[in-house]
Amino acid sequence: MQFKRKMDKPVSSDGGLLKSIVLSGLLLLITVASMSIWTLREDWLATVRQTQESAMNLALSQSRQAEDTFLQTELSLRQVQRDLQLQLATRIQGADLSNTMRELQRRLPQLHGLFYYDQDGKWIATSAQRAPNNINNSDREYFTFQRHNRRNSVHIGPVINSRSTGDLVIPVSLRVSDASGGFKGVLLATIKVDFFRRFYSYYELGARDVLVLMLADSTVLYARPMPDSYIGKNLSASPLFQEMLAKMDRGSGQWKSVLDGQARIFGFARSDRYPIIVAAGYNSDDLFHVWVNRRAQDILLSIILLLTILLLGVFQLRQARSVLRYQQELTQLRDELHSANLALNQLAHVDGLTGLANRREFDRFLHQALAHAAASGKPLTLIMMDIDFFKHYNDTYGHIAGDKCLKAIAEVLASVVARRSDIAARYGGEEFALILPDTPFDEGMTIAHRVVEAVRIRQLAHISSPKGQVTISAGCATTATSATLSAVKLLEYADHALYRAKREGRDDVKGINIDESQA
Ligand SMILES: Nc1nc2c(ncn2[C@@H]2O[C@H](COP(=O)(O)OP(=O)(O)OP(=O)(O)O)[C@@H](O)[C@H]2O)c(=O)[nH]1
Repeated sequence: MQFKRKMDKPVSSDGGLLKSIVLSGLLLLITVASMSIWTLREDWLATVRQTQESAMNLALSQSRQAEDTFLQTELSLRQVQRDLQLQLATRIQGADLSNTMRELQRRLPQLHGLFYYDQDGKWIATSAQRAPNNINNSDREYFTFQRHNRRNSVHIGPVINSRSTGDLVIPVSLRVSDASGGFKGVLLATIKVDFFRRFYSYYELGARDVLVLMLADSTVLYARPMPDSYIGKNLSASPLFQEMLAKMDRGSGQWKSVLDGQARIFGFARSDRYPIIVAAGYNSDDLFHVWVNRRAQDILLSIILLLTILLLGVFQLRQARSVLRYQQELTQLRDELHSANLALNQLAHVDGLTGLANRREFDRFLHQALAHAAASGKPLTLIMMDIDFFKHYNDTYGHIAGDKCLKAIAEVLASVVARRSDIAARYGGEEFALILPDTPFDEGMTIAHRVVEAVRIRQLAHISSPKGQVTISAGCATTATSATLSAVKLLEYADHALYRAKREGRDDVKGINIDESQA
């Protein structure tokens, strides 16, 4: 039985293969995860950009709306101012002025009232049905402002409580001067804060989104959806006033609102005409939650994709592990079979006790050597050897000692065989043989004598032998070059010579040169 090795080395790259599977799996995971994160991040940034744009547009439109509201109010004041300045030259007609004021108030829904206070703060005319008695408005901020403001410009003041109705109102005032520029009182229009409250409520903003109308000095006029306690707050610490408005009149950005500390995406716009600013802010957390809900499907798909890759990777790793284990088992099995094959081969050709060629190998080799000798015409010598009185040896020393003796003789034989073409074999029992191809008779005889002598020199004790030590006898036969000879015939010749050596005293060599004997 002969097994062929397909691979000489066992698989050594198991670790490398597993490592490369793990590495490529990790690489794939990282790539897919990075792409998903990058896509989501880009989407979020685009959402933030869009929100900033919406916030800015909302702030801009609200600043325009506020501008229109104040412009309409200013025009009303200017009309009354014109009438008043005509009357200053003659006599002020309070009742007429009040009628004009009522007419103007009727036309403008934002107006809470129109008033004229003389240089001492006394009520002279009003759009209200009745002027309250004993109220003086010279202590108001707008009054003081206009008293000292020689310019004919509209002044928008911080929110105040109306003394006539108790409403929250935004005062818009204009100075009244006589021909020489002397102070002749203040014209006042009050705008209802409720007007902005109602107007801002039309917009569908989130509960935490804000829309703030402010004076340029950062005082809050109205903040949706904050309670009224926020009106009048100073927001100068806000990044809007600290950084943004210093650089531009309109824009957007993200910061924490000074109003309530919430992070928002803001848009803002400053009016070109009036000292007012509008800021619209979308709550960052709310926006993020809305965005996450909208992107939930994409996020879920990305997670599923990552998990699938992970599972496939683990599955592939396990598959590779079991294939490698199977391959290792096969390699091990192959090696075991190879060893068994070698052992069987050994058993088939080698004698188990002495390690010399066995009888089967002897027969095969002898036939081969004879065929070679016949083909080449070169001589072939066969030496048959037998241990003398070996039965007695066994009887004296036992079979185990007998085996040891056989091994010792085999060693002697092996040491004598010098050429690779020669073979030493155990023919059977205590009989040995040497087959010496291309060896003429004389040379064969010399070798036979050398073997007999070598055994003698070993001086293996044998008290049952006449010589007191182990000796062997040998019979040497050399083929005839003139004719082909069978193995049996050659064996007979060698056996016969051995028999003669035994008969004539043992511890000796007898031989026959078949060429000569046939001549
Ligand atoms: N220990 C041992 N003895 C063996 C083995 N093979 C054969 N023998 C013994 O070798 C002995 C051969 O004896 P015989 O053929 O009578 O020859 P002999 O005693 O050597 O006498 P001569 O050959 O005439 O010198 C027998 O007693 C066998 O049992 C073996 O493998 N081991």
